[in-house]
Amino acid sequence: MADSAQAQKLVYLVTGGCGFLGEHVVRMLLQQEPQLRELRIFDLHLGPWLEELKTGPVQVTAIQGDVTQAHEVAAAVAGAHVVIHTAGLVDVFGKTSPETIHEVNVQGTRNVIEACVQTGTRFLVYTSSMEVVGPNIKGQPFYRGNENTPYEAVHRHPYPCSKALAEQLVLEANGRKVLGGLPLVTCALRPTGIYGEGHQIMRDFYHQGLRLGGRLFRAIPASVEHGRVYVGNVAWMHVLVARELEHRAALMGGQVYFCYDNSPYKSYEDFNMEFLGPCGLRLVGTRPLLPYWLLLFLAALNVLLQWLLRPLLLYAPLLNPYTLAMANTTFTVSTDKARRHFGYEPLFSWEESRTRTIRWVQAVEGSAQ
Ligand SMILES: NC(=O)C1=CN([C@@H]2O[C@H](COP(=O)(O)OP(=O)(O)OC[C@H]3O[C@@H](n4cnc5c(N)ncnc54)[C@H](O)[C@@H]3O)[C@@H](O)[C@H]2O)C=CC1
Ligand SMILES: C[C@H](CCCC(C)(C)O)[C@H]1CC[C@H]2[C@@H]3[C@H](O)CC4=CC(=O)CC[C@]4(C)[C@H]3CC[C@]12C
Repeated sequence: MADSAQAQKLVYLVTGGCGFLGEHVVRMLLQQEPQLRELRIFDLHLGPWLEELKTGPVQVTAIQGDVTQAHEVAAAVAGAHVVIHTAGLVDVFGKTSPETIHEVNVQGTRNVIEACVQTGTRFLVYTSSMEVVGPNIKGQPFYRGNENTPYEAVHRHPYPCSKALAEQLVLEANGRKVLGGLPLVTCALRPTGIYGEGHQIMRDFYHQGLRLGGRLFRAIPASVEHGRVYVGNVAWMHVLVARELEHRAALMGGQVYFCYDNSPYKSYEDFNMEFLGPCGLRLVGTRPLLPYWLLLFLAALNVLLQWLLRPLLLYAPLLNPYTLAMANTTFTVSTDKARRHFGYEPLFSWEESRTRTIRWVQAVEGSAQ
């Protein structure tokens, strides 16, 4: 008893802890981090599920706050040993303005870094994205690449631009002296497209399929591979990095790691069918039903409609030139850097990740009826 009380000494802060990934990180920390004494969850919108966590042995502190407000961030960071910064605006559909995306993703990250420096927190884990690398605006393939694969990372869309700037800030902050004189140790994790329980876009595709009589229509050639990773494994990587940063600061500080697991390489649509198929949906066509030029035209039309309708309503369909380019460009990673640097092995096999995700989609189906 005394031993476990002594071992429980660490205070962690998870920003964006009520988001899709953030919730998995929070639950994973509570299950897998025996040294945890207090877990602070900082988010603009706090979820009701947090209540159930408050009865466990770890003190769970829910903080409703905004990363763009430096004083709120500093108050939440003060006294934390580790910050896992997952909060961000994930918008590739034009729902929010580029300025707001920049403010949350870049200024928010700057506030987190400054809060660490001012309050003496030494370890910062940042959730970056594969989008920091690509696909680029030229649509060049990145085929089974790793952290050192040369690639022309050129972006125009506000989301990848903001993630790239924020990642750069985090990596440059590695080694800065924090209050007390010790160096800040930072690193960035770059998930590919995350899937799993709570994935909003998967839910959207499922509902779209139901509306279309149980069918989805192939839009992207099956040969275009899109990297995907299970949310539980992404969360597990965050937990491991947070734990190991202190012991392997020289090796891990200032590094980037792709998040990967054993999920198969497939096209975006074929991959989704691994879950939606067992839930009764069918992907129609072995080839795209519409020619690419027509899809591009429809995507451009959606942009125009979004602009025209803006004064009346928010029109933000899944198809736009950016999402089309994303889905239509091969981008897959093959790396073992996380294993070499901090002993990462996926916690969930592909079969388990698939089963869990299917069960979740089925539960979504149940709750929709
Ligand atoms: N979903 C994906 O496929 C991928 C996501 N990522 C990154 O992972 C992180 C988490 O993404 P998701 O969980 O998918 O998104 P999400 O939208 O589900 O979660 C983001 C969380 O951040 C919170 N948040 C947003 N603005 C905030 C603000 N101003 N102050 C405080 N909290 C704020 C939201 O309330 C939400 O709970 C993001 O940084 C994203 O860029 C990276 C690669 C892939
Ligand atoms: C919504 C896209 C698929 C629509 C294709 C259509 C309209 C032809 O049916 C998604 C295709 C690729 C996705 C993105 C990708 O997985 C990488 C991402 C990383 C992030 O950091 C955030 C999410 C996302 C941008 C993800 C968003 C949805 C897609 C564009």
